[in-house]
Amino acid sequence: MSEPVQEAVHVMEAYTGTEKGYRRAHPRGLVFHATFTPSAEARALTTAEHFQGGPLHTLVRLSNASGSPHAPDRVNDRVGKVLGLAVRFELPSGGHATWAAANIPVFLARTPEEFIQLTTAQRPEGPQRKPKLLRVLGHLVKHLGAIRGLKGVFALKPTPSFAHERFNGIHAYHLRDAAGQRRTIRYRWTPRAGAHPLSEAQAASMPSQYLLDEIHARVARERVEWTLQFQMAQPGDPTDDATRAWPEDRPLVTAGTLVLERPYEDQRESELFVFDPAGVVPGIELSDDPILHFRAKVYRESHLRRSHETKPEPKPADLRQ
Ligand code: HEM
Repeated sequence: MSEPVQEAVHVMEAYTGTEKGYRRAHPRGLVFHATFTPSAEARALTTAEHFQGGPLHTLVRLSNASGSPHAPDRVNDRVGKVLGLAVRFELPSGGHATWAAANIPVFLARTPEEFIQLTTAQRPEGPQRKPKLLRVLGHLVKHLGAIRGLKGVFALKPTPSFAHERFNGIHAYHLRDAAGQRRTIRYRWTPRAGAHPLSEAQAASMPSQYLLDEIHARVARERVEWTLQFQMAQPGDPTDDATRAWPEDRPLVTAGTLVLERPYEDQRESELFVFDPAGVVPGIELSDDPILHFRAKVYRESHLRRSHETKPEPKPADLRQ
């Protein structure tokens, strides 16, 4: 088998409809200037620079996870799409810290190998360009984590807006406080506007792609905000398995607020940013989750490839000021 990083990007390119010059996942998105304000509770838990002071300039990219930039914003009128919220905290000392979260509760593979196998099993075939059901089922019976992950994906409802979605970091991270004490968390961005899924009839009335236009218009008209919450682990909660949620009774600490301010001036330039989920700074440490470590390498490879390719001229919807 070739190096898993190359192989993962290869199967994504081959089977998920990716296009030259675009991200190999989450290709359609919009970047905003935003403000992150950490809470006092978060400052007590971590020495990380972006949790120490007042409001911090942050960049946020909202995206549709589908491999193709032309994919619709819902699977059908009853099922929504996997969406992403990625952040880049601009650190006062220079440089930045990055995270990337999605609106699914758990991931669908525990290891890089499982991800490659599942993506390969889902490859579209035949005149209808559909995956072979038996092949996917064959993978699922051997990988219960994939069943948990897919359940979360199919439970997604079409949404009227990114502003109504909760985005989960999914992986475990360790926070280090000033006394050197370590606590394990998972983070989530909870929408201030709450969840408001579209009814089937409402979804049917929406165009195929609408979410980027909607959030662009909403930010011009009202405050769009998420609360950052840390879910605190208890002994025994898995840190190396992104397919397993922690029990919902774990305490949630309010760690800050994120407010979208305005679209980034140059969306073409922002297309070159990488939002690495492992882009942490001292005060935050990576857990032993193999998918977290793998993502860092895959995102670099995707960036390397897309930044050396010519992207087709963007449509107006892809390139707003
Ligand atoms: C084996 C696991 C995974 C692989 C191979 C993978 C692969 C990728 C790739 C290739 C990109 C494009 C990177 C770029 O060109 O900059 C991407 C973007 C993204 N992924 Fe993943 N991903 C994985 C797991 C996850 C998980 C678990 C989450 C959610 C917690 C997630 C959320 C995102 C988001 C939000 C983006 C868009 C980042 C941006 O806006 O630039 N991914 N992923």
